[in-house]
Amino acid sequence: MSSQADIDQLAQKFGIKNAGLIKTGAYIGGQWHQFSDETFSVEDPATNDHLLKVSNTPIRVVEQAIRDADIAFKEFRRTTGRQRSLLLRKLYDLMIENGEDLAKICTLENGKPYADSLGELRYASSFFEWFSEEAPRINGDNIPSADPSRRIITYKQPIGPVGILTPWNFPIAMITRKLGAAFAAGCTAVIKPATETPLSALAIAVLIEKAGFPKGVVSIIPVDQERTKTVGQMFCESPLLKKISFTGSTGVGKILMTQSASTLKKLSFELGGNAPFIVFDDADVDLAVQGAIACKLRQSGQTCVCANRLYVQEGIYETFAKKLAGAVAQLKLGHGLEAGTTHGPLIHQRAVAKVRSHIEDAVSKGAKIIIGGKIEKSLGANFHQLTVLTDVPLNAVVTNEETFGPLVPLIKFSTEEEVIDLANDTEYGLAGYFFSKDYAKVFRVSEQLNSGMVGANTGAMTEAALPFGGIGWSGFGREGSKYGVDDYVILKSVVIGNI
Ligand SMILES: NC(=O)c1ccc[n+]([C@@H]2O[C@H](COP(=O)([O-])OP(=O)(O)OC[C@H]3O[C@@H](n4cnc5c(N)ncnc54)[C@H](O)[C@@H]3O)[C@@H](O)[C@H]2O)c1
Ligand SMILES: O=CCCC(=O)O
Repeated sequence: MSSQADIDQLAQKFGIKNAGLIKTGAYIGGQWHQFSDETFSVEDPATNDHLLKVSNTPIRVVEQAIRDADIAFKEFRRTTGRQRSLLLRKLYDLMIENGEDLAKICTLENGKPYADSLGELRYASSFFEWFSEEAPRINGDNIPSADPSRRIITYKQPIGPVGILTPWNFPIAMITRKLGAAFAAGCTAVIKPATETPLSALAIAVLIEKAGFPKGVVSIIPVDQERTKTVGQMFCESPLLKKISFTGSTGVGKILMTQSASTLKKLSFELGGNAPFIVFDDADVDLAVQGAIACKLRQSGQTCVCANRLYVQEGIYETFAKKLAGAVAQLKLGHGLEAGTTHGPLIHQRAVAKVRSHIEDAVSKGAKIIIGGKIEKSLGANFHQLTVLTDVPLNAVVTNEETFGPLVPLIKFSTEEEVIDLANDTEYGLAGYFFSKDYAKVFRVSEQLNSGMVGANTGAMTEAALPFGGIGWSGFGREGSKYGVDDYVILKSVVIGNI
């Protein structure tokens, strides 16, 4: 594991003022644990430089963290919503206070531009603020019975200790969106962050400790790729954890669902997508171009709600393609901490390879590259140029497989009916987008798109108030919003008879 001197050096090099936020051990039962004989390396995806060595939490310690969550739950479930609200509010304030440092840590291990990391930090913090407001308002009902001598009342009680598995693309927000709701409900949690981005997660643990959360209420256990599989299985099969919340790929979601069968665990999954983005002839083209960039190229295309396939109506196709390529030409690839960078690297070589394969497949079937198309070797192996393809045929792989990278494939369509069929021709259903100035069409199309979320005349939907989640192979459960807590409570009915 890295020494304090390594940590201080890193903080100094990148201007991180509060070096105390940088931790390389596991946070379990309210204490920091270092495992110096078992570590893994965290790297800057822009340079592939080694940043720090982080403890690869041993399995026996993960078991301890689960037991701690179970023990802590017995007390934490008895706290009032108002008490939990105050803790969450304090945590929100600490996140904002340490925002610049947290954003730098995020950029270093994830690669996204610093401005995007600051945006993520504000977004991530907003879940603690939101759920601090929800916590005191988790109440059941008083339901009139058909029998006048009876009363039916319901309680919303915390489901129990929760296992949380988060991805690398939003290393702060994917934790806070789950943890905020879990805390508000009165649940305890064990969190396994993505191997690529444990430092952001551990920095949140520092603030959880500072905010005064009771010991054992949350544990954060970094593990390497290999141990990730074991921990995923342990979470699913543990009789002590009562729920799993996972954000990541559909493939892993299916594995976790199978593994959870033995414990019939409650699951919330936010998985892959294949979002359609439709531009109708009557759209405001400039707005649609802005929306496409905000949506498809957000974090170089590595966002679960990114558009994957862009359908542009024939009357506007050439104009849209030209304007989009012009706008993309203004964007700047670079290291996330460099001034002026609008887009950073991809997370790893597998991600680059997927973008390459989607481009090569589409081009071999007749698509044309109008901008980009190559790996930007001058910047490093993980940088792929922002790429726009025209004349993408309907049999291109990109039309039914998520790229998760900076590839914008433009597909031509003729009629509303045709494009709705194309858009819905997928097992996935996380997000869908379209642009039109016709408000009758806005209602018609938003009601017909098969997805959990629809953006009409906008490419950026997300905020704490939005019920976030998908259908089909994109998962189930809703995060954020007034519904977010529902995934962390059980609804108990009590019937009082003979009144
Ligand atoms: N929904 C999202 O926000 C999101 C985020 C990241 C990745 N992805 C999806 O993943 C694909 C590529 O990313 P990747 O290569 O990192 O994907 P991946 O499926 O290998 O990993 C996704 C996440 O799952 C975790 N994971 C992997 N195997 C696991 C297991 N057996 N048990 C428990 N957790 C496990 C990883 O730690 C990682 O955080 C993308 O194409 C995209 O579809 C989605
Ligand atoms: O990638 C997943 C989360 C994206 C978002 O919340 O906007």
